Amino acid sequence: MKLGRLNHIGVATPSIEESIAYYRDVMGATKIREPFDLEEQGVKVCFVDTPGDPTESGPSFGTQIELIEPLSDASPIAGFLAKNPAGGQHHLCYEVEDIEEARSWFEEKGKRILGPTRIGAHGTPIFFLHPKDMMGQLTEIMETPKETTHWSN
Ligand SMILES: CC[C@@H](C(=O)O)C(=O)SCCNC(=O)CCNC(=O)[C@H](O)C(C)(C)COP(=O)(O)OP(=O)(O)OC[C@H]1O[C@@H](n2cnc3c(N)ncnc32)[C@H](O)[C@@H]1OP(=O)(O)O
Ligand SMILES: [Co+2]
Repeated sequence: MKLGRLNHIGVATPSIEESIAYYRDVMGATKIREPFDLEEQGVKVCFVDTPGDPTESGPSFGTQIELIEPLSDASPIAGFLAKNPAGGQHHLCYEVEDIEEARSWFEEKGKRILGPTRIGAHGTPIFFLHPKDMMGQLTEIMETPKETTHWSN
């Protein structure tokens, strides 16, 4: 397996509205996408874009900040926010070319995969790896979107 681009950094927040104000007014973010609910993953999501590849050979946006707010107490991020009520960095997401190849790669290395491969916020397959097996970082692996430059939400 070959490591791909750092697609996004997941940031858990008790309030997407307040986080949007922070990225816009404090961090100077100029491209903040519309928030949406992802019921299957138990979270409300909002992407903040950082600038993209100036050569245009890559996607039109760079690594994103993925703001995630729990939709209910059953959300997979509810426990994290109970321990970190102000929110904070939650996971790192890397792209790979082939999700099944990546799954086998990590399985062979004895890494714990958290649940089945499912469709993530970018519409491509994702899975998660346990933070205790990944140097303390909850790690999301996602298949590279086929037409990244046209992705929008
Ligand atoms: C928006 C959709 C999608 C996308 O397309 O991008 C997403 O990103 S969805 C993001 C939310 N979904 C998930 O996180 C799914 C995978 N997560 C899980 O299965 C669980 O959250 C978890 C990682 C297994 C944690 O479970 P939980 O019950 O909340 O906590 P535990 O107390 O059992 O944790 C065990 C251990 O791990 C430490 N921990 C927990 N979360 C993290 C984290 N985000 N980063 C680093 N370490 C973490 C926790 O502190 C415990 O350690 P000890 O206290 O030392 O035991
Ligand atoms: Co994510």
